[in-house]
Amino acid sequence: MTPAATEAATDMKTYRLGKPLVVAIDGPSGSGKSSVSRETARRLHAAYLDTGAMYRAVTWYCLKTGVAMQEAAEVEKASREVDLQISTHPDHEQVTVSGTDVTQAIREPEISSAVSAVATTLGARAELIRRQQQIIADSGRRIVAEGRDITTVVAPDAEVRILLTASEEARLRRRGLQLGGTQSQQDLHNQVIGRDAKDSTVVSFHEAADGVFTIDSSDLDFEETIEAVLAVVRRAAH
Ligand SMILES: Nc1ncnc2c1ncn2[C@@H]1O[C@H](COP(=O)(O)OP(=O)(O)O)[C@@H](O)[C@H]1O
Ligand SMILES: Nc1ccn([C@H]2C[C@H](O)[C@@H](COP(=O)(O)OP(=O)(O)O)O2)c(=O)n1
Repeated sequence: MTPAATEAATDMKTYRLGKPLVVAIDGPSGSGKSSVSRETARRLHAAYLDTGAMYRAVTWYCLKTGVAMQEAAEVEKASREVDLQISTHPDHEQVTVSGTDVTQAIREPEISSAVSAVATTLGARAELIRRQQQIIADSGRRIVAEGRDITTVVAPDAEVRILLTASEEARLRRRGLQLGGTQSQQDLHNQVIGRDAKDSTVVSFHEAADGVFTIDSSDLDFEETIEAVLAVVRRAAH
């Protein structure tokens, strides 16, 4: 950790512990939300919520139980009945559905291709937003939560609100590397740019809402991005 990042983390530990600190981070696919939010949570001694994993878990459940994904009422019903648990410890990534560990399964391309059907079903969104708000409350409001609508809908009252962006080229490159170079350019494009296009019909995550701080990570490495986030947190804490 660089001296600046250490300083920010120490600030947070010493005089902000016990006070509410919700850090809301939104952004498009591949911008670095999950990895940056998880590491930020570690450094702030905060919980971490990956809301995208919840949309993925509902998708897994729909595919597993044969829900007709084009039927909004069925998808909404599934989102209400699913027994979904998600770890909020930044060092323990675990998602279960009815006790089955789906942590890896929800990252499969089959889920990435189908997840927009859940994300664009407004009734399912309402149910997942309700659950996310409960998880944030249960954390004692010391949490880094990331997704597409956290700064605007799930936690518009968060102490820190950030839109994490990156150029299309950077996002495609990062996702390609993350998937080990196994995907064709066309598949990558569909998974990153195509999915964002579908999702942005119901939620806006390309432009920062009023009061939301934009961090463009296109030319920042991972550590520099964490430092940029911690700098915003530190400013908000003073
Ligand atoms: N600033 C950055 N510079 C380089 N690589 C990054 C940066 N931020 C994230 N990454 C990498 O990009 C990939 C995608 O990040 P991820 O957190 O999964 O994005 P998102 O959750 O927004 O889809 C990961 O392999 C991550 O380590
Ligand atoms: N708060 C959220 C979080 C995710 N979603 C949607 C958008 C995505 O298509 C899926 C999966 O999100 P996820 O963050 O895992 O997506 P990435 O693969 O990291 O780009 O869920 C959403 O609509 N609202």
